[in-house]
Amino acid sequence: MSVEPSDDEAPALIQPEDKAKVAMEVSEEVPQLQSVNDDDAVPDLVAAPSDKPTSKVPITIVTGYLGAGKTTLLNYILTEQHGKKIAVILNEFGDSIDIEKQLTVSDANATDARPVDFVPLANGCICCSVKDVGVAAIENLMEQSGNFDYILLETTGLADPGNIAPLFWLDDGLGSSIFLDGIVTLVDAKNVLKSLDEGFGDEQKEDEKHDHHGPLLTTAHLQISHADVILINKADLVSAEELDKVVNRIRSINGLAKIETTTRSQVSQLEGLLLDLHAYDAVSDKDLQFASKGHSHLDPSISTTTIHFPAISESQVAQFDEYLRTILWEEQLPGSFAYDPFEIHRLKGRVPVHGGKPLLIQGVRNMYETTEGKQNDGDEEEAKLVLIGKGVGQPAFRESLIAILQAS
Ligand SMILES: Nc1nc2c(ncn2[C@@H]2O[C@H](COP(=O)(O)OP(=O)(O)OP(=O)(O)O)[C@@H](O)[C@H]2O)c(=O)[nH]1
Repeated sequence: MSVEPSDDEAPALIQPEDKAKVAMEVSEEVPQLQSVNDDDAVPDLVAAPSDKPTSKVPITIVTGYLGAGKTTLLNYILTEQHGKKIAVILNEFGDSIDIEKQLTVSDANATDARPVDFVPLANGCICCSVKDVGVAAIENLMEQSGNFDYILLETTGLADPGNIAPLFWLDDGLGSSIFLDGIVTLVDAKNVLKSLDEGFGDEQKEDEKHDHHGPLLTTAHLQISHADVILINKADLVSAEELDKVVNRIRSINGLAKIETTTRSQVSQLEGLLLDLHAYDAVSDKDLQFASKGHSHLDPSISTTTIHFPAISESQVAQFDEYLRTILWEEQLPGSFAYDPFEIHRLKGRVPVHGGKPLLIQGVRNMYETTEGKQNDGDEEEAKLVLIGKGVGQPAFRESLIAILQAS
């Protein structure tokens, strides 16, 4: 959606009607995070589940390139009867309110009548527009408007979700009442391949197609690589073969995300696909299985790779954590291995520890968190670390990991 943001005026979005009064206690566990900024102290290696705060409101970030169908999706969610009281926050810029008029329940008179930030919607949801996407700004708005079960944040078409996600993920330490539930990216089936190829199109000069880190990343790459769910929308505008090609290319970039093809953003389900994804909760083996199946060579700049290695011992946990810190915080591989520069956007892992509980790892850019999973009955033998990013397919990633583990 595009609307000129205004400090004292609500966007003319939607006709307020009878508000449903739905209250749902959200009880969620958000683990302690480790950040590159915490240089003073090396944080605890593993967050104890019992330390986790509860009663936080989940936030789903909805992203997608210009015209991919974000407004259409939000419109769909807001008019469905899902029994949740959702606050929709538009992080907008731009000079056109035209797109807002596409909202099926819009009311052109609402702006004049109500100089407030939020516009109440028919099914108990509210809508507002903010320039500042910071956690404080959102919490402030939430305080003004009462309690909500859920927040949907629609970013601008040009946003890099990798910059926004850590605001909500890292915010645990700031006493936030919000937690990141997932990132949903919409892509336009008709145009996405062109968007992905913009960084290295035929019309560009050779030196414009690369920086010193290799092929350029486009906004489309960033939005796909950070996604937990990818909706390939406008399926009606392409043939079955074209759609297959799009799915394969996207799967090769992000082997972890759930992918669904849609027309007019009509998703098969809201729960588990858009709402209550729990994408930053515990990592299950099933979550990682997908990643091993992609054709990771299809995109020249970003890929998903899975490092398989043997379960570790208790005494190797510290080395494993050092490996994570080195690749994520220093953007280097430990040891003396030859490799090209790399950039990690997303990381998930499950590492069984002999005689202990498996380590579950989640990472976004240079932030990561490690929690303990439930101990399996048998002794699990294989560990998996899935990386999404630029240059992550280099064999040195595994070699370096094995070397650091063996040194302990
Ligand atoms: N043919 C077709 N058109 C669609 C589909 N989904 C959305 N549209 C149309 O595509 C246009 C853009 O959709 P929006 O939902 O406004 O896209 P957006 O991502 O919010 O756009 P921005 O706010 O500009 O970034 C609108 O005219 C929609 O009606 C679809 O599945 N098929």
